[in-house]
Amino acid sequence: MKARILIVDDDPDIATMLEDRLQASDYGTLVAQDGVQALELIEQEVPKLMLLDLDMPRLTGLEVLKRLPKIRAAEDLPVIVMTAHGSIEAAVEAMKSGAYDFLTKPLDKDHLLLVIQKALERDALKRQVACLKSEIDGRYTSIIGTSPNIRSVMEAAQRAAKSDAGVLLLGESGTGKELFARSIHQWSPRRVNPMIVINCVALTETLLENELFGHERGAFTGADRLQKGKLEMADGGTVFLDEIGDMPMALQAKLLRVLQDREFHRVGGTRLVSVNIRIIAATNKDLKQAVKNGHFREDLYFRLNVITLTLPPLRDRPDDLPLLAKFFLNRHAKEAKRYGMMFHPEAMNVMMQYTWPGNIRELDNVIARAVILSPTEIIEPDLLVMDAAALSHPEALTYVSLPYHRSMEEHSRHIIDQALKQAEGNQTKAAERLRLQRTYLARLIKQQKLRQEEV
Ligand SMILES: Nc1ncnc2c1ncn2[C@@H]1O[C@H](COP(=O)(O)OP(=O)(O)OP(=O)(O)O)[C@@H](O)[C@H]1O
Repeated sequence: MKARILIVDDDPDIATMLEDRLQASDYGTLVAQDGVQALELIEQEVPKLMLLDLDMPRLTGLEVLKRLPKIRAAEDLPVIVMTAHGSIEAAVEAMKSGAYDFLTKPLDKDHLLLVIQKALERDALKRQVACLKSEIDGRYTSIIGTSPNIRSVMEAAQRAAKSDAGVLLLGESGTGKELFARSIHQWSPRRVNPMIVINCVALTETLLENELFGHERGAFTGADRLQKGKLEMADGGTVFLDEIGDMPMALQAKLLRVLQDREFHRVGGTRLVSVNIRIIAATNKDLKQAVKNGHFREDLYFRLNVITLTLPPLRDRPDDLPLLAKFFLNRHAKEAKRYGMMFHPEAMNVMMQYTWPGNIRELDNVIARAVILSPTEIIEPDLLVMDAAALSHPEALTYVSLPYHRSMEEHSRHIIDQALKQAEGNQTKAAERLRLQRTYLARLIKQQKLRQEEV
């Protein structure tokens, strides 16, 4: 059976005819003879859709429509109203009161089924969007961290969210710049409109221009219809320009004009398009230096960084590491449906010793992988695959008690890496330093490579 539909009509012949038609198309049906009965039925069980006659005794269709939002579970119930031929005004009134569509009597069977199908499809899409949105919002607004340096950035970001000023987010890769951009959007009055992300590094200059400004029909070969750009799509909302330091100079000039005038031309267009957008930009480059070197326009730099927020690297906020690690462990364990997972105390120790060059993204990935690979609920240190060269103290390898064999392998790799570095990559010289046969060293290196590939 498809969805259950509530038919509300005081004319028993019409109600029966509708019941037959809907049941023949595999819909479930409920029937109410007037508005009062309809509301009673909805209180008990909300149907998927309501076919509502407007002209009824006791409570008119219009009054039913107006009372629906008071029944919480029925707030979004799609309603198709039915009116007598010629009473278009009543239908318009009903649409204003939230009806999805209207049908005029006598009802056409095919049209009836089509309108119902469309209404149900739209309702399903609305639910899906709401569901995805809440998932994304939840994912992006949980900023974890209690250390003073992240707290102060968070407070500044919350203050910035209230204004429309440009925000420049600085910080190493993986420190949470995009997360902060999304959070600022969520905390701002613009949250009801979209936040659109544009990655300035991923595209060629022409593609990026097209992506930002869109194009008019016929702007270039293949442009067979008008295409809105991302700046236009974000109207009323926020544009997040990621990796702004990589934006080509020619586009920097065009972007500056948009920021000054809030207007632009689509590619190949003559009409001016106005937009109301807030810009948040991010980079892990030193923009000031880029300005000095002539790679970034100074005027654009000043426009963008009305408020600058610098995100600290993870190694500068070690107190947050256990919190973040547990947060990611819970998230990945939940996704993998593995409950009750925890870190072995030594695993936490190993994580505390590491300097996390890839910051929070790296921590997230390391934990995601460990959750998948861990044979038990306890995550052992040897499942945390990290770059030994980035342990805060290389000598830490002697006291972070990895399992014996893994520990020895790490020592061996570290020693060989060091010797190769000192010998500038020359294996013969490195072998001499290590007092090993060159062929034996070559074999060790090969074995290590193989083992790394296995991991
Ligand atoms: N404070 C935090 N709390 C929880 N998760 C975080 C935090 N900071 C970052 N993350 C998560 O770490 C990952 C990387 O963050 P994000 O993509 O925002 O970093 P980024 O600085 O924009 O990186 P890049 O410069 O490489 O684009 C994301 O999954 C993000 O949700």
